[in-house]
Amino acid sequence: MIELSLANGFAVICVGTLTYIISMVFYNLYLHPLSKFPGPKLWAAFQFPYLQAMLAGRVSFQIKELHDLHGPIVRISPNELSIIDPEAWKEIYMNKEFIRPPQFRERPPGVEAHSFISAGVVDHARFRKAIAPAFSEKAVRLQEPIITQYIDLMIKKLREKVEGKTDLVVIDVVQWINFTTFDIISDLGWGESFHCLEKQDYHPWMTVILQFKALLIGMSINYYPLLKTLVSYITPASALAGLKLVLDTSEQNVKARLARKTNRPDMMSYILSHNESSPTARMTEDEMIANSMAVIVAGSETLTAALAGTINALLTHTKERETLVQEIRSSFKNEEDITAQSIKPLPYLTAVLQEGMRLYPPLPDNMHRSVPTGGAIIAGHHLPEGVAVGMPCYSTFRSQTNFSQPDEFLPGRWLPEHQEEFPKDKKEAYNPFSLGVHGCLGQQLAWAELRVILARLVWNFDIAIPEGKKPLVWESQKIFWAWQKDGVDVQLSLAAR
Ligand code: HEM
Repeated sequence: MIELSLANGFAVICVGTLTYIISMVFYNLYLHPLSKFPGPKLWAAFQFPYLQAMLAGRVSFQIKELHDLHGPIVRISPNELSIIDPEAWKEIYMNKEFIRPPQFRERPPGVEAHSFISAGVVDHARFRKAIAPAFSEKAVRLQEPIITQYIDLMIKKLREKVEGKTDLVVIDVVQWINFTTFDIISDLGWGESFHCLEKQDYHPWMTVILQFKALLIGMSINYYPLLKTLVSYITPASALAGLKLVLDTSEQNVKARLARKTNRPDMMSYILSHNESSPTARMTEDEMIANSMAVIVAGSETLTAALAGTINALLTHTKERETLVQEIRSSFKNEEDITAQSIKPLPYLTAVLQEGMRLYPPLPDNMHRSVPTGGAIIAGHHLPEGVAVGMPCYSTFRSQTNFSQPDEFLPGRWLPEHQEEFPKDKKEAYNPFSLGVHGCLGQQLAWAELRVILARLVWNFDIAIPEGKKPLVWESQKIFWAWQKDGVDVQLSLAAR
């Protein structure tokens, strides 16, 4: 009798679940407000194909294939569209009401304070007001001695590796740039660097925080509330040890910096001065910790990807490399003359970096946003509130509809004298820093570092693919929010003058 009712109960659950799944699939495919948009049926019916592609590190590439097949708007999950129409940049990202969908703005377990990533409209605006002055053009000019100190150290250490050596010297440029960008941003953020260049090693904080795949697994689970509850119950404390280290280190660094009474032009000085002048909009200590972590990750990994991707392209593009070398080495008398200001007007250097970030955008994936209350018109379509939209830099910058010869490394496209050779180029499609209220806060700093690091490397060294090694195909690497960066080996020798 009991067995029978258990069996009945099980059957009811199975039938109920099946009915729910069938109705959900039917609704998603035929009744959902996004059902008229093209895309693979499986992706439209279920969330898991998108998440599966994301966790396999291939979602940016798959979405590019979908855009090639279906056009500028593709449905990539039941509730989300991917858009590569340049018009959508302004429509989505210039509207401050478009914030990240809830699944993409979770705080780490145990963190109450919000950061740029997790905040709602009001807190986000307060954070921007407190931190934006720390990365303005004026601030970056004041910060230049701090930045230069680390670039000097990088060059010194690399020269020590090469000078007087008869053997060929090969370095992993990803590592060296990572050491430099992390040292710079940790000093500018916390007033204390990670000392990676001195130790020629990663700081434990970095090794934990760079596990973006783990972050994406956490985000994926957010789509399944039951699973999320279960995971939070069964996750042992030991699994969160890395996260604890990150949070503790961040807290200690913020507290140590606050205890040091100094007016050096780092981020904390600007936040403290904001707190003094706008006490009602002040940033709390916990918010400083959460936001400084976001700034340090955003201000290091992106730069490393942009520079390593560009250098990797230069290794296989001799003509472009030689043009760059010629521009850098003929524009200055001494290395000390290379500064963020003096180097700004060099057109080819900027064009090379722009082209590097077009082919290998540091944030290649869709930048997800929720359509706000009342809905919105995006790329000519009225979309209801609550659906998600996003532009993927990788697909947008590589699309035939937006760029001529989109897969070729051709820095000339960014120079006015070569415009007519690239008739299909829509420069308004290109926003590697995004734009608007959620656009990159560190653009001035980014351009200063990108230009000076690349120029000083080119000034000091000749670079080549190591003998006997095949060049890295950048796109063979996986993407977990950022490029996985397996390493770019470069043969280094002192610049032949
Ligand atoms: C080549 C270098 C860089 C690129 C390509 C880049 C790109 C971007 C992009 C595309 C976004 C928007 C992300 C989104 O909406 O999901 C962003 C946001 C952000 N970036 Fe950058 N970034 C770079 C360097 C930096 C640097 C050096 C800093 C250091 C201050 C920085 C700080 C930030 C912050 C704090 C945000 C969040 C802004 C907000 O949500 O209001 N970035 N960046």
